Amino acid sequence: MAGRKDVFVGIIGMGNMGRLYARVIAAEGWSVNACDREDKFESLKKEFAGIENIHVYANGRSVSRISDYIIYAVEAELLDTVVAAYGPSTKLGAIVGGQTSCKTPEIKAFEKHIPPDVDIVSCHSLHGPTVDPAGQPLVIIRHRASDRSFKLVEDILSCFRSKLVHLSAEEHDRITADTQAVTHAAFLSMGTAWAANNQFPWEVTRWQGGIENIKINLTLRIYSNKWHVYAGLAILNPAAQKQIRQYAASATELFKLILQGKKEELSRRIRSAGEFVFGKQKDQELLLRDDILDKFSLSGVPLHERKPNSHLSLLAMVDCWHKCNIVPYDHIICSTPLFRLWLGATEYLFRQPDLLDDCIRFAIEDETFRSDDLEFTFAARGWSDAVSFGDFDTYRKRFEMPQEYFAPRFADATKVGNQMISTILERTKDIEKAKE
Ligand SMILES: NC(=O)C1=CN([C@@H]2O[C@H](COP(=O)(O)OP(=O)(O)OC[C@H]3O[C@@H](n4cnc5c(N)ncnc54)[C@H](OP(=O)(O)O)[C@@H]3O)[C@@H](O)[C@H]2O)C=CC1
Ligand SMILES: O=C(O)C(=O)Cc1ccc(O)cc1
Repeated sequence: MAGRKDVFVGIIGMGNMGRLYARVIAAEGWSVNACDREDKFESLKKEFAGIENIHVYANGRSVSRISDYIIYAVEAELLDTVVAAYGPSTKLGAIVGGQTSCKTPEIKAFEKHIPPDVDIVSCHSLHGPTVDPAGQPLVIIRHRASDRSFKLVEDILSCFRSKLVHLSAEEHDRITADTQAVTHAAFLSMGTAWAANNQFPWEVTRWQGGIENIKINLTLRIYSNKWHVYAGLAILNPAAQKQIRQYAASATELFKLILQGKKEELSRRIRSAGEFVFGKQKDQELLLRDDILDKFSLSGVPLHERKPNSHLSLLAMVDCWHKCNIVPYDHIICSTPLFRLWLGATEYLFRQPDLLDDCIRFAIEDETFRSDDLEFTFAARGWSDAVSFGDFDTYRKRFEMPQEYFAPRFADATKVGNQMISTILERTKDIEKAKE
């Protein structure tokens, strides 16, 4: 009987995710055939020399000819071109899949370029390359596959010990537009605004402690990743554009109410959004508490020294969910750690009435945050435009400026961010267990 070593898993694209996949799959005893661009052949060969079960090839054609399950882990923007180049060489009867974050164009590329005798089972790990995959959601899309092929893919992917979530490509894209894309828009906008104001937020007393830790660490985490990851999942997913546009509209409209001093209207709008999103959570424990949040400080300021904040980014998020008819709790099963942490931050504000009262009062009566909120509103609209224009190069330029600005703090933020992510995983597990 054929053993794991006789099953060849091809990885095309040995970047951050491809490497994670190659290492974990090979460590479980499957044989991995890997490649990146041809010009990286020699260096990749050297890097993986002597690593058991990983064989490096010059290009995707060679990998496709000899592999039983081929995973494309390349930039979403390039996927169609790469599949067009190597897909026709896929081994007879093999299976292909991809790791890109938006599945409709990926499946379209496979249907266009892959021979009809090849099955299609795609996947998407809902976490970044530095996160432990155990317990995180891993979406599997059975697009066109025999039972045997599907079972083989499930067997191979079970090595991540992730939570397998079975969805169609359309379901996947609808959910990730609601969760990932709009969450990233919020963090990207915060980073752009801080950089535009020339502020390292952890050094400014206005932003210290509590949920500020979530905002700051996760913003840095996103900017430490590659721009194309966020560009791909926002630009290529048409549903994402609508949510991101609404996020910018929510930020703008709420900011106008603040400027006009319309406290009643602001309060009514925010509270009805809060009721829509959190109304059914009244008996549930909060995802994040002060003792948990305080473990993750980049600034170290204690709770009693904190100042209130207008929290426009959080108010706009909940307003946006309300306007788009999204109940974020419905998507927990298919969510990234960043989304769960962001939901935890909104919940922390909206489900503690004194905090929300303070926030609304402070937004209207105190001008401390006005110029920050102005920059934030500009930034949110700028990101929405960049996504709507669909231009990858503009997106890249917008991304690279704050990236450069924050780069010196990426190492610290990654460390703290990883701890945050394991904490939120434990918290969601505890809360799920308590519900059983
Ligand atoms: N990073 C993340 O957090 C996550 C990313 N994803 C998705 O996974 C995919 C990979 O992401 P990630 O690993 O982060 O990105 P990387 O940029 O790190 O990796 C992509 C790799 O593919 C290479 N590549 C490009 N063209 C070819 C080709 N013709 N043949 C072989 N290799 C090629 C790239 O080379 P070069 O750099 O020279 O172009 C690069 O090394 C993306 O679609 C991304 O959206 C999914 C989940 C999480
Ligand atoms: O958790 C997040 O949102 C990240 O930033 C990492 C990430 C990026 C792209 C994906 O498709 C999945 C996860």
